[in-house]
Amino acid sequence: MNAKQAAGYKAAEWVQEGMLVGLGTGSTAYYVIERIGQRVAEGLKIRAIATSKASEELAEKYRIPLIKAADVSKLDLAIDGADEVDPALALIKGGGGALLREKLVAINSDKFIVIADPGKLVPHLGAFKLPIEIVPFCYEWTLVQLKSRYDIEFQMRTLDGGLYVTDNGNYIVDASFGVIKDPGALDAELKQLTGVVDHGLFVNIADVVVIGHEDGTTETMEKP
Ligand SMILES: O=C[C@H](O)[C@H](O)[C@H](O)COP(=O)(O)O
Repeated sequence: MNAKQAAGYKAAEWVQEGMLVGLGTGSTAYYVIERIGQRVAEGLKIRAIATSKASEELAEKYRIPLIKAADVSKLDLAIDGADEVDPALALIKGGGGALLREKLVAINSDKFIVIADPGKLVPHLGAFKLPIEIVPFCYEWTLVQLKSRYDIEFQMRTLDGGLYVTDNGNYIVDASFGVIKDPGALDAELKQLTGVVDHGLFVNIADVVVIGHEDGTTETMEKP
């Protein structure tokens, strides 16, 4: 058992019979999907929405029944990883590019559980580059807008020699804020910029954080 698996397996215990569950994305969320899949194979009946094409494929592999948003009005529970977690349970997410679907699923769930290893815990968000999802149309102008507002480095995310494209057909700019003193204020500011679809700051969204350790133990942080 490694730390990510410990966190993922522990969080999977929150999943109860009949629940509608949001499945996160990434190397930690992998384990929660794996464990839920094992429980489904043992007879657990749930339905789920995945936050990325990769997680959808994984859920299908484990025969976890998937539904569309149109089928339900909200979810009971979403479980997902994070790139950084601060003491107030504000997060940076989107290292894997899935931030928009992840945020949509998290805010439409009664409970949002974050799973992480201890390396994700930080006193202040911002050492991890903040992913900002922007529309491809005139994205160069959006980049200029961002650069004119914040005197920091912005990097268009790339993949295989081209610009990285999200599951939603958008681009990602990674922003080197260093220390984000007021995540709530930055969250609101970025959302106001035309061209920005969303960003990886999750403020006041997480209810619980499950931290896994290499020895297989876990600890839980609740929203203060
Ligand atoms: O876009 C990706 C997600 O926000 C991930 O949950 C996040 O990057 C953490 O991924 P991992 O568990 O692989 O570190």
